[in-house]
Amino acid sequence: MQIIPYPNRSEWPALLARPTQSMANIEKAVAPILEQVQKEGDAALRALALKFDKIDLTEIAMPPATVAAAEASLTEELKAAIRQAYANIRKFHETQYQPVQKIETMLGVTCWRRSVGIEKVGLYIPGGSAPLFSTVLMLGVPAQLAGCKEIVLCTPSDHPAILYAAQLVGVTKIFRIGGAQAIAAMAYGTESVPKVYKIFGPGNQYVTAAKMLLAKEGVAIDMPAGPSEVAVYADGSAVPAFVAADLLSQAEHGADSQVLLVSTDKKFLASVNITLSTQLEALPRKELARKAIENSKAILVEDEAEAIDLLNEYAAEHLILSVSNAEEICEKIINAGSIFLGNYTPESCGDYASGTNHTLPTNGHARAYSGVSLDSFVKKITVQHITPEGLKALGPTVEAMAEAESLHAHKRAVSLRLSSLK
Ligand SMILES: NC(=O)c1ccc[n+]([C@@H]2O[C@H](COP(=O)([O-])OP(=O)(O)OC[C@H]3O[C@@H](n4cnc5c(N)ncnc54)[C@H](O)[C@@H]3O)[C@@H](O)[C@H]2O)c1
Ligand SMILES: N[C@H](CO)Cc1c[nH]c[nH+]1
Ligand SMILES: [Zn+2]
Repeated sequence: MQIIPYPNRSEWPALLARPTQSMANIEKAVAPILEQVQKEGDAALRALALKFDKIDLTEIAMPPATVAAAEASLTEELKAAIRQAYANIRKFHETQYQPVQKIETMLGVTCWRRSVGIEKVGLYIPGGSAPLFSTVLMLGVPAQLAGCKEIVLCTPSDHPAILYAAQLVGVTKIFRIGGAQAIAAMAYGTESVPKVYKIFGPGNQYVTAAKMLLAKEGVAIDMPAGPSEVAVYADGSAVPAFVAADLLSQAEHGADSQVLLVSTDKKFLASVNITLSTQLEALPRKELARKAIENSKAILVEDEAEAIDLLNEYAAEHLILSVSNAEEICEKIINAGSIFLGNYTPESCGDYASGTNHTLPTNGHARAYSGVSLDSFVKKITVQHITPEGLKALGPTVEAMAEAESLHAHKRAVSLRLSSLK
């Protein structure tokens, strides 16, 4: 990994830019795919599956026999791991339920909010470079807890663990389609794929661009969750081999991933680089990780304050704080998707099974977006009830405001009722 010693702050934006292809180029490739699916429906899905995934789709829906056979083809060890992850993710997301809080803003005027699960949701499960069955749990558990009635899942993979996890979380329909075309199918609907009200899930740049383009058309999406990334801030108390392993864990997601190492300790950066090369060579799928590491940087900073500023500017999807005062630094981080504290909290645990959600904003979007949570799957409907006494107290305020806005029918809706109470 290239070591950048003490860059000036003016160099940070270029240094911290992600190695993504220009959005304009990706959008140019994705826009015709969206149009084709909207116009030709299932026929487009078949043609695009053949073109991009080399799959000859006779059935767009996953055959029920394939789904039913999934459980039997997995080892007991893997099924137990998936069930443990499911339980932990469920436990963490259950804490996100918010009790209804009724508040009397004035005597006789009561307001509250109801949380209602979004009726029809679409989950995208990546399957290009790896079958991410863990993502089924990350999206399916909060959808299940929210009470979503129709849970549609699209993936280019027919890996049995995806199908097993889908059954655990109560997915209602599974389709063997991937990429931008899967996102378009869930947004517009086709003969086979139902149109949903909100689309969730991570994916490569084509998937993310499709979600972003459709969001401009008014389709609800969770967030831009593109190529994975991790930033590690480490001091002399960190273990170089652990840090190198964490960096490689996100680099192996794809050539367009990026990892970042930040430290005030020059010797530490050099030690990480040595063990990183050895660990990289030992990886079975080293080519993707090697490309990502080529796009990555180890940055030497002056002091802790500069490290914190740089990390906040980068707004990493994942941030590992391998420093002796990790909790103290954590409080100073204002931009990150998910934070991992200390030497024994590998980011992989959050990817799979600790309980937090791994669907997180990438490419700097952590400045404004949160990761997926129970909230992402519910709408909040406000409710109010006003008693006659409440209307007597509140009515004059509303009448005065409506009059000043020249909205006389608004005023009359109050005045008529007030007169009836005299
Ligand atoms: N941010 C997050 O929360 C998060 C979580 C998990 C995974 N990820 C990321 O998800 C991504 C998964 O990517 P993936 O590629 O393995 O799987 P994917 O399922 O996202 O994409 C595969 C699809 O891309 C389409 N495609 C491939 N080449 C294309 C081309 N030239 N033009 C148009 N479409 C094309 C194909 O239809 C294929 O089905 C990785 O980058 C990973 O880092 C992110
Ligand atoms: N690191 C990914 C999120 O960026 C999630 C994942 C799934 N499987 C392994 N990792
Ligand atoms: Zn990962």
